[in-house]
Amino acid sequence: MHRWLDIAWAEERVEEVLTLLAREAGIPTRTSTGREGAALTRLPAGADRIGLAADTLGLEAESVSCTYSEVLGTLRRIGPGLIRVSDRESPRLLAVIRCDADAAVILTPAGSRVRVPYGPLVARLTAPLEGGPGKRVDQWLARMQLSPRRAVRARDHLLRHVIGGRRLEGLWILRGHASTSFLRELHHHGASRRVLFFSGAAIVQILLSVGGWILLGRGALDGVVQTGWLVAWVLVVLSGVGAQLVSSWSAGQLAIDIGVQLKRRLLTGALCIEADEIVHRGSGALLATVAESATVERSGFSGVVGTLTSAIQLIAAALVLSVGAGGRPHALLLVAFVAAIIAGNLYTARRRARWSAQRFAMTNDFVEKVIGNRTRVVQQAPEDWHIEEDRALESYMAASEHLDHAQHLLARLPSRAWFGIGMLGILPALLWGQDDRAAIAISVVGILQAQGGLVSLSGALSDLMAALVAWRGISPLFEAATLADPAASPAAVALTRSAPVNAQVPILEAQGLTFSYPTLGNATITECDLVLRDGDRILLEGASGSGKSTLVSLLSGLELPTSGLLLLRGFDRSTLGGLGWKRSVSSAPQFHKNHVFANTLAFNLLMGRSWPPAEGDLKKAETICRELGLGPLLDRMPSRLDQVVGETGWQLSHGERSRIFLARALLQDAEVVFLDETFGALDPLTMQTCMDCAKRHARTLVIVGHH
Ligand SMILES: Nc1ncnc2c1ncn2[C@@H]1O[C@H](COP(=O)(O)OP(=O)(O)OP(=O)(O)O)[C@@H](O)[C@H]1O
Repeated sequence: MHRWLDIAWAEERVEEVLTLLAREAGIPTRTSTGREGAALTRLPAGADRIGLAADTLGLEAESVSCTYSEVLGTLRRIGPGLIRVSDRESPRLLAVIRCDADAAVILTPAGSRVRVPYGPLVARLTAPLEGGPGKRVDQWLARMQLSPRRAVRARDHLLRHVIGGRRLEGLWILRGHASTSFLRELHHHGASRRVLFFSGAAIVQILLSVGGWILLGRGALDGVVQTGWLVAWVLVVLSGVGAQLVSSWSAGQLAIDIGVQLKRRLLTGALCIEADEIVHRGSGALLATVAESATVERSGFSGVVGTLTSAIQLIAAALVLSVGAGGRPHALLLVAFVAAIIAGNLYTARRRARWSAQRFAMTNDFVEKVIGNRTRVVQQAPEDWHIEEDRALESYMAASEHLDHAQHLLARLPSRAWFGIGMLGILPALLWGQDDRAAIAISVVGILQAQGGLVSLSGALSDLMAALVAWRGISPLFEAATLADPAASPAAVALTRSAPVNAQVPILEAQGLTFSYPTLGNATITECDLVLRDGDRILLEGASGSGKSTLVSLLSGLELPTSGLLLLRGFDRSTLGGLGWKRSVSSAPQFHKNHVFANTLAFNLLMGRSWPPAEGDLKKAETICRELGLGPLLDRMPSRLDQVVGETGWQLSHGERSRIFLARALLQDAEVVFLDETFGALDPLTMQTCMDCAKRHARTLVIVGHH
């Protein structure tokens, strides 16, 4: 048995471990500067050292947690990744290269690889969770005098029952950053291997199918059916079934891999879209985009796989035809049919694009109307509610019918026409040619193969075109992922997070800050100079529309200044990275720009912190809620912090919502907190309570109010 301390890495060496693991897994990294590396060793306790080290290297270390019952399943999907094995005093990390069926392969600090079976690894990780119940179960089992095997099973079952819900933290899955090349990421996940596997199996399947037809055809044309030939034919057909199973299985695996990577990329892209752009495009259009992503995933994959398979099938058929009775002209005829099918699909793709655009517009319109339904009910006569919708629907139905008709023709006509015309191609050989039955048999096999190929090509191309049209809709989301900002400098983040409280040192400093909205002619903020120091309590007042919220957006890192200098503890935004900046500055945007998500109250309060939440975070959330006067609300909610709130959940009043927004901002543990007209909906007494709470919990506080 290995000694854990010998095979685990000191946490200070996290950057080295991540680099080696990434190299083992073939994930590209960027080189960090010496300053960044040194800063990682100086991070304050509690800092997300692993996340920051991963950021530095351009990697993503996803922190995962699981319940006691899920430990084994979670471990199996860690590789490459990290597991924290020691207690908090001397944290150590196991560097997992990969997880095999029975053991995890670990990279040791000595550079060797060792296999650690899951049994001891799970026992080591779950030991801190077992505590008292674990000891009691052990004592009870000792009295039962069971055989060792049964005792292990009984222990496992009992503990799952008693402490199955306790959570284990300290596991990380390592992967390339979402902004890295999509194809490279797919290759890293073994997609190229699966493509080769799938294509190989498809080729074997087609060869076996051609072989089977030739065996059968020869026998039939010779008029002699020998048992040997029949047995050979049965064997060939059975092998073909095997090859088809292998090719379908690898295609299925490939579909899962691509789907996972695509969703991950789109999700990253969705989170990278600027808030203003979402407003500009409309939430309905974004909803339509999300719906369109399902078409890309479903049709894109079947389209590519189908096109590949039918291409292989058609090439094989063309080769067979060229050696058959019709010769090369017969093969050329097939090429002409393929060209006609491609042209037909390109033509329908244009119709599909128009049809798709109509659906996008309708979804956008529909969502806007759902959002504004209350206004419509009050302001519009009932008979006018659906006039425009009916018109749009009628036009959409007409476009759908045209598209369906074109697709139906494309799917049926070419393959049927091919069969007729293809058979005519061997007519001369049958009527006047030499009596070469084998050549005729080969041609018949080729015609049947080609017909199958043309049917699947029509279907596959139709899927492919559907996916391409849908792709045009979702590509902005896909591309937005490249804007993900992995480059927070840990040196800077470490310094901003660990700086001692010093009223002389500016936290935020702006010089000549200027900002213009692209849609407005004049600058909203012009040549603004500002210094915020530790412990400042500032009230920012101004007339409506004077630019207070815009200034807060700039200072809290939501907008980038058009010109001027903005520093957080001496670092600019590009050094700290967007995430690094937001770790230090939190804000509660104005009520109409803030949101209660349809999720639990805990989720709404602890957004921006690690999730699922740690026990301490939940306690702090409850304390702040009670300090803000939300205690009675919490007590009324049957599930307390786990109560689902939002549009479809527990309904909150205006004042309760604004206090949740305030609690959310205070719970970010940021150095500076901006509150933008947060107290507007509160009565004077509650407002005083909330103000006192904000002053207690925010190191530096800026409150925006009206004159
Ligand atoms: N996303 C945006 N795109 C374009 N213009 C904007 C945007 N947000 C605000 N503006 C414009 O910028 C100006 C300043 O707006 P801002 O919301 O910063 O003012 P404010 O002082 O916070 O106003 P109020 O006190 O009424 O909330 C306004 O004229 C507004 O129309």
